[in-house]
Amino acid sequence: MSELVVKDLKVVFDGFVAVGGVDLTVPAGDVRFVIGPNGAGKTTLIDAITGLARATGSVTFDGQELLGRKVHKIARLGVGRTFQNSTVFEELTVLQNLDIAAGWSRGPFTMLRRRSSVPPAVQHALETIRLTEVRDQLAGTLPHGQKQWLEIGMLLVQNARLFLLDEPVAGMSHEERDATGELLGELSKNHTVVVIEHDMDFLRRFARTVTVMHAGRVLSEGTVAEVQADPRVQEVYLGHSASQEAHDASL
Ligand SMILES: Nc1ncnc2c1ncn2[C@@H]1O[C@H](COP(=O)(O)OP(=O)(O)OP(=O)(O)O)[C@@H](O)[C@H]1O
Repeated sequence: MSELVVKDLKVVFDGFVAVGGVDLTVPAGDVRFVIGPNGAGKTTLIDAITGLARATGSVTFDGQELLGRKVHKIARLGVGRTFQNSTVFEELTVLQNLDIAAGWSRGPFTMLRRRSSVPPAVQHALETIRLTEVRDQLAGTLPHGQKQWLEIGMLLVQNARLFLLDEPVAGMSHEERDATGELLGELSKNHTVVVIEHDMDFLRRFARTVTVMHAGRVLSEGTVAEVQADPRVQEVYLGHSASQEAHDASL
């Protein structure tokens, strides 16, 4: 398990400062929620960590500098992310999606054949993401929640050690949210987990620590109780009282 350390991270788009000097340390095994009003810079922060947005400053994971490396190199260093929209291959089964993610090159015929034996790493991922029963189902037919879990499973078989999850429970049912929260807890036993989320009820139940971003900067950080009690956080959310997130937050 490894630590994520972000120092003085800046991302500027055509003169607009989306992330303006963020310092952030997420210890190994943490379940860190990153919250903040729309446009606070949360997704851009993850884009910078994963190499999708050009940034200055420093981002280290497990002691290795990530800034300046290409996206696939960062992924190989154990940094995995999910997007708000699912990126699974809908026309392939759950198992085939995991196989591809694991980099199995068995050729098209073996890949598409139903198999009786499943590699241990893939089996472990299937169990962790609770999709063993539907492993031969086409991914496109899965409910939204299960597609998100499949994405997490794909990161597991790629040996990701840092999980950066962008609004994983958006659009999920209550049951799916609960199961996802439990999954985050399980993941954190062996991985470091960062979750961008707007769902404050989900945060209260499953966050271990919270970072609040506002206007490209870290506004507050601590346990759920600590950030809830922070007057600066209350001000930012009350300042956006028209939005659903502020209503949900009641911070
Ligand atoms: N490629 C880009 N070019 C220009 N501006 C961008 C780009 N990507 C993001 N931004 C701007 O940077 C700011 C931060 O966006 P970002 O998506 O990181 O916010 P966020 O906190 O994730 O918001 P949300 O909760 O709405 O997803 C926003 O004002 C956004 O319009």
